[in-house]
Amino acid sequence: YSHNNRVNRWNKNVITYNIGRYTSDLPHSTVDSLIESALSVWARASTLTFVRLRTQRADIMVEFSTFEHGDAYPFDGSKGTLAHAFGPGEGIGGDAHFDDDETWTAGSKGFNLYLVAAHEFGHSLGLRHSQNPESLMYPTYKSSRSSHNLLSKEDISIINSLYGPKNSQ
Ligand SMILES: CC(C)C[C@H](CC(=O)NO)C(=O)N[C@H]1Cc2cn(c3ccccc23)CCCCCCNC1=O
Ligand SMILES: [Zn+2]
Ligand SMILES: [Zn+2]
Repeated sequence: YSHNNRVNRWNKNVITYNIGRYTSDLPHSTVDSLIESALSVWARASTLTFVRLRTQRADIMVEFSTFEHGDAYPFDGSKGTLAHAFGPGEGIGGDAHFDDDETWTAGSKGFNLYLVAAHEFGHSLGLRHSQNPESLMYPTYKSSRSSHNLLSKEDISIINSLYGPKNSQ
């Protein structure tokens, strides 16, 4: 669920992210590359670039946590809600939280972190849920999404409406 903010887009094209608490389901290096891949889904379809910070607070703080974790949206244990993210804005704006009571994987068992993160980062950039089951921003997890073209035409038109079409390189 994207907890909406007043602003609906970032007013810059270089967006920073920082991975705080990790899950113990996967090696840190695997989490790092799945998060980077999930962000590059949106980078490829927009004018946005993502820069990883390691020490300072970033626009998008990524963390794994369980139940009550410091915002008004406690997680619910295994299954149920898998993750949530906040729309663009200061502080908690843009942040993406993943329920560590899920089993996070890089493959088809448990819940695929790349697929879920790509959905959450859509919210971090200002997208809301879609009614189209083919869209990445559909509110229910689908393990069958093909990992090489995750975004529907609708997802792409919405990211373009927010940040302008991919500048022709
Ligand atoms: C899109 C996804 C990556 C993020 C969304 C949340 C979201 O929109 N974050 O931005 C999510 O977790 N959706 C639930 C929705 C949901 C499905 N069920 C639920 C049972 C209880 C509570 C929620 C659910 C039925 C049982 C299956 C439970 C496991 C899968 N869960 C889901 O698909
Ligand atoms: Zn969502
Ligand atoms: Zn949270």
